[in-house]
Amino acid sequence: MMDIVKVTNVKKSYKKRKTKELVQAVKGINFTIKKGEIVGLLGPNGAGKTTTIKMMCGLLVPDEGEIYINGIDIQKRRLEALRHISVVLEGNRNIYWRLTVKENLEYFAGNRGFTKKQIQEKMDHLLERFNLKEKENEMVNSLSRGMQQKVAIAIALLADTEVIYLDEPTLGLDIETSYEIRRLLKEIVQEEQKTIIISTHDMPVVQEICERVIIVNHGKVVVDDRVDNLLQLFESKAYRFTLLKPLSDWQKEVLKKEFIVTISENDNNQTILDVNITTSEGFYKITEILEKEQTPIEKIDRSIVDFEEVFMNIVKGEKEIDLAHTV
Ligand SMILES: Nc1ncnc2c1ncn2[C@@H]1O[C@H](COP(=O)(O)OP(=O)(O)OP(=O)(O)O)[C@@H](O)[C@H]1O
Repeated sequence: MMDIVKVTNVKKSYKKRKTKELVQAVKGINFTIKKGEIVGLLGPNGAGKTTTIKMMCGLLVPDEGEIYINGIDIQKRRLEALRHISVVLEGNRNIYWRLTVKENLEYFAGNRGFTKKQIQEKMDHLLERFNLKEKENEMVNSLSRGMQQKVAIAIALLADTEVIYLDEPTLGLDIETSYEIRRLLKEIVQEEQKTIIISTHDMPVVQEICERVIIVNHGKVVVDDRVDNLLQLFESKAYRFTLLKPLSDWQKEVLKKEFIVTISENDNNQTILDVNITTSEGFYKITEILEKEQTPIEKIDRSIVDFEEVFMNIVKGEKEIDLAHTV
């Protein structure tokens, strides 16, 4: 299948206003996205995601490297390339607050050159599907954040671009609305051949929706792999220690410093230590910490991991993990 997005050796530095010092935000990023894929672009704060996305949307010019959307060089043929991508920004900054839901949809679809009849048909369908029919004549600024988010996504769908970029689509939403957005996104991916790129810190969304993740840290891609592969890889490294004595404060402190751990208690008053061990030395280190205070180990099992833990481990222990097969 064709690469609908291609980012090649892209670099970008900012000049600090006061000191004029150069900050290298993106240090040579490479990835490709195929048509119809749903990809998470993730990374801790300051990793370089926003800078990358801004370059993909033509809002910033890279210092080096190339970006192609649907085979079109975004720097050479900017407007043509941008016709293939819709952007749903966090906080719904790209919808008009003083227009009604319907007016917003009509305005943006009109911008794309659709006829009135085409717009009407698609709009009715989308309003129905997004449960927004009753709100069609309400001003966007009177709607809840979740509804505004739905309007923004509906606009992107109405524009009918091949690529849709969603920035933090579930940020600040209650559980129910967040669930509804997730369901809608899943439906869209299944029913329409859209390519969706999501940047988010909401890891359950990633686990549920994304097929693949590109994780950026310190301005570089550190992982580019399928979500199920990563879960499997980390599952083979996740251990559950059942202990017959509570951990001391010292043990807790050292464990938390060196590993990503969860400490809990089971029904038999035993201490449960869930830990991700990514190197063989890690295993010895844990047993050493337990032995130092004579903490008896009842048993050691494998435990189930979720994507949140996978992400934390990658970002925290980037250098320790054997990423040979991922990047
Ligand atoms: N306009 C700017 N001027 C100077 N430095 C900037 C500017 N924008 C971003 N940076 C710096 O570039 C680096 C990458 O920032 P970027 O916003 O791309 O990260 P991010 O991964 O999107 O983070 P977040 O998840 O917090 O949005 C950071 O060190 C940031 O401080």
